Amino acid sequence: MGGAMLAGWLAGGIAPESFTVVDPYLAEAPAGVTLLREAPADAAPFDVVLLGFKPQQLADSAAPIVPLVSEGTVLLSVLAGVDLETLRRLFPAARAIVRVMPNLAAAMGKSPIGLVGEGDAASRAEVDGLMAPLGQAEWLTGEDRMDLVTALAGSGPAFVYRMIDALASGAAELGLPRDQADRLALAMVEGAAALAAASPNSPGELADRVASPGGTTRAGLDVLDAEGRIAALMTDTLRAARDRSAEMTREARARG
Ligand SMILES: NC(=O)C1=CN([C@@H]2O[C@H](COP(=O)(O)OP(=O)(O)OC[C@H]3O[C@@H](n4cnc5c(N)ncnc54)[C@H](OP(=O)(O)O)[C@@H]3O)[C@@H](O)[C@H]2O)C=CC1
Ligand SMILES: O=C(O)[C@@H]1CCC=N1
Repeated sequence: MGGAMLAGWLAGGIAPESFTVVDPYLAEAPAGVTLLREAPADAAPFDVVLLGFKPQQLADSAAPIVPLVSEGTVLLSVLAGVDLETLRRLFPAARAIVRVMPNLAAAMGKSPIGLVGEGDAASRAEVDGLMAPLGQAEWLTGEDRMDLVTALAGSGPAFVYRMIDALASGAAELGLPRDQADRLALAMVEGAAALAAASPNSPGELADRVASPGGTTRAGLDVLDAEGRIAALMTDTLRAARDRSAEMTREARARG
């Protein structure tokens, strides 16, 4: 995820020389970006620090980063299920701490981004500026919404990929060559999403506009909608992801 954000920032025109990546294993960083195997022991604090490792690595990985976070530092965290209280306990000096929930489309400047955090208006404006090249950022009204936004904005692409795959699998099952089904399903979803993004109509309205009375689409929609199937499936999917995020938050707190 950190690599996707870096790609988005570089594509947005931020100078590669302004980034330092700390990663013990990464083979190569983009040209101009400093790559370190471990956090520098003697470096001055950074203006912005982004935590991008796995939540389970927090306890081990935080210690060497602490000296790089001072009263002038904005700390950003994409770690799912690690709350502000836990981050503040680990990084007491930070000027502001903001949880950021993007997805991999940040690399293309197309990510939805949930934001929640502490900090003054200037810090928030700074974070808004940093997020601008990555996609559409929205501040949440409370941290209690972050678990659900993690499910929707963070995990969401996987759910959509599963649906694209299921559409192609279904078409293959019904007789199309699989490679052709894959191409058509992907092109269809790409066009449908672009159209919906540009349309004044909601996706719900657009679905009805595609459906000619008595036609093929209505026949298909009737299957999706029977007994609220698609709505229940999506709600259950998001609930499971949201609840796992809440569980991870409890686990992270317990680890300290
Ligand atoms: N994947 C996604 O779509 C999203 C992920 N997130 C969050 O992003 C974070 C990373 O997830 P994801 O990108 O999937 O995981 P990855 O394993 O792909 O990325 C983790 C990165 O951290 C590096 N790393 C491992 N150990 C350390 C360490 N001790 N110090 C510094 N860096 C280290 C890894 O190196 P290496 O790869 O070389 O092992 C890797 O580059 C998680 O906290 C997740 O919750 C949030 C939103 C969406
Ligand atoms: O699966 C995960 O836990 C991370 C958070 C959101 C997307 N990937």
